[in-house]
Amino acid sequence: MFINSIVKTNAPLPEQDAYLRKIPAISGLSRLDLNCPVTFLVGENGSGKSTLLEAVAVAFGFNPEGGSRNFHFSTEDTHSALSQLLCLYKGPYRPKDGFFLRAESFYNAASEVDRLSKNNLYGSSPDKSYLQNFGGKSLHQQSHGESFLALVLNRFWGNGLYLLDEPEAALSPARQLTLLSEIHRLVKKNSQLLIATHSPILMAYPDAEILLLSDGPIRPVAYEDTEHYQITKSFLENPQRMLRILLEEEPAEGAALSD
Ligand SMILES: Nc1ncnc2c1ncn2[C@@H]1O[C@H](COP(=O)(O)OP(=O)(O)OP(=O)(O)O)[C@@H](O)[C@H]1O
Repeated sequence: MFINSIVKTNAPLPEQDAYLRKIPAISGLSRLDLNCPVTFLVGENGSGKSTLLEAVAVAFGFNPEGGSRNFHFSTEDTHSALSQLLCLYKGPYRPKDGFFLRAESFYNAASEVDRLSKNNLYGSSPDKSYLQNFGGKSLHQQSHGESFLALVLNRFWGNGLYLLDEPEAALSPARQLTLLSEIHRLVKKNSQLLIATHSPILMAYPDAEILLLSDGPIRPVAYEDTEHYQITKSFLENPQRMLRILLEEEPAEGAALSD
């Protein structure tokens, strides 16, 4: 484990970040222990998952817009000052690899990959160029999902710390299953992953703790108790019933909602 605990100090927030006080999971945060190789951050839209993940990433030395720790590009300075309030309790070993992957600024990270490959900053041998780490072609020349997966398959080497913000965003259900096995590959190679997700497929990974951000302090939750699992399950078990309720149609005469 590269990060064992996340501790928030009581230092005041700058005025432009006053909104953080209104996010219960952030304002109620004092200490969060990471107990498993994989930790999922789950919760409703706006519950603070990205805010927390970004702050952990910045506190660990990643670029706020994503990338490895060698990425230093900046298109817009929008990250909060929460990272300055966080103290990360680290394990005895430093990661040999790492990546902060965020769906919302993936385009900019892909541009940075192009720039670095053209500048050849890391040197290249005749048979393995920098772009080879990303599937051999520009991430901009691949679809959103293809480029996401190319990154994970080719660039995530293991022994690393991987912070992923909604990695499922571009992935089909089949590719989410591929990502699940990639998560397992990385865990077997002594990696730690912190993943903000809405995917009931990803959060089923067994060697994981699911942390729920809701209206109080962040707390662990069982997989089957997540809304993601329950809503998806009840929808797929009987889509017609859910659709009748949602679309407010009168049930057909004689048909009970429970059928
Ligand atoms: N710069 C900002 N100024 C004001 N409010 C902000 C700012 N950035 C984020 N917020 C608010 O902070 C809250 C948490 O946002 P965050 O992106 O962390 O949520 P999230 O849990 O990742 O949501 P989602 O699941 O939709 O990605 C939201 O209500 C959002 O509107």
